[in-house]
Amino acid sequence: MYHLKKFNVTSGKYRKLFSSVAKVIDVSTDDKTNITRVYLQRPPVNSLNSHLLTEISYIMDDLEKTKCKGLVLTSNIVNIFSAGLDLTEFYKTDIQKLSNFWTTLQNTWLKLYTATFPTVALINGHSPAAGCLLALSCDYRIMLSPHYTIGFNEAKIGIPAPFWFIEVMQSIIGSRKTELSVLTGQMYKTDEALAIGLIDETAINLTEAESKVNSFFKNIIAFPGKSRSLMKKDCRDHIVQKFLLKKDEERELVIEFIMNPKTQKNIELYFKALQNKV
Ligand SMILES: CC/C=C\C/C=C\CCC/C=C/CC(=O)SCCNC(=O)CCNC(=O)[C@H](O)C(C)(C)COP(=O)(O)OP(=O)(O)OC[C@H]1O[C@@H](n2cnc3c(N)ncnc32)[C@H](O)[C@@H]1OP(=O)(O)O
Repeated sequence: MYHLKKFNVTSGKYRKLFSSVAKVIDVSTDDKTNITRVYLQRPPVNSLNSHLLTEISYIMDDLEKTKCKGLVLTSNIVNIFSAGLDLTEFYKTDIQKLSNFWTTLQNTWLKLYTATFPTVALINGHSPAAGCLLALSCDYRIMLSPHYTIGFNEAKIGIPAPFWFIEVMQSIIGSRKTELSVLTGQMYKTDEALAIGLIDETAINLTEAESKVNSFFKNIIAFPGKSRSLMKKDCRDHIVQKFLLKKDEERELVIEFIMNPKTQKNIELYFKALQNKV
């Protein structure tokens, strides 16, 4: 259950806006700029389960209502931005739970991708699969170097990345690079991600990253009217419209694929490999 609390618990730069019972997210807003920082903090690896996705979804609703001037999406978990979808949502589940989970993912993604305010991903850790999607769905990406990785690794698990994951990546790095990337399940180090355009800037530490985040907002914050958000809509609308058209059909395909015993076996093996890695 998510609660919106507008209280000034901090006397410093940021005021706390939101709190949630499980605290899988921390949110703070700069009083002067009305730019909000959203910190994912679901141990151990910020994997996206129904609860975390629902929290993100509520926050997106609230930020739209409160006329937010900008969102910085980042992580409070050391070395991890997000490990992508929580694979336990796929494993030994039932059709209704899976259907609810997928619908939550679809709706939450749509809110992030179509946010009317500017969004920046400050990628301060590994970002595979849906973690990468979260970052790609923001307007701008700044990633800490050199140790972290980002990309769509779904091929390695034996589950295809959905078409809208692929189309978002295509819109950023182009068709050929996307095809190479998803078919090989490639994870890119920070500098490689920069070289192919998957991210926009790198930073050697958090201080430099924050300074780059501030420069990004400084450049655009004074733009008059709604022209920026109208153009963002135009840039993304072809993906959004296709997504809306195929959303229900896709959910059924996902359920069929995930519930298949062969897929269940692949997920089980992948989990074991994760747990046994040296
Ligand atoms: C029409 C279409 C038809 C069909 C399509 C069907 C389905 C579509 C769905 C496809 C979309 C998928 C998107 C996804 O996001 S899938 C998830 C992919 N994510 C991963 O592969 C990440 C795997 N994790 C890692 O690589 C590492 O954990 C990571 C680099 C993030 C962190 O490494 P670190 O060494 O710091 O931690 P670990 O020891 O590996 O992990 C700690 C514990 O966390 C568990 N873990 C890790 N990732 C996940 C996860 N994604 N879900 C659940 N649990 C996860 C890991 O097992 C460890 O657990 P314990 O051993 O401590 O119990």
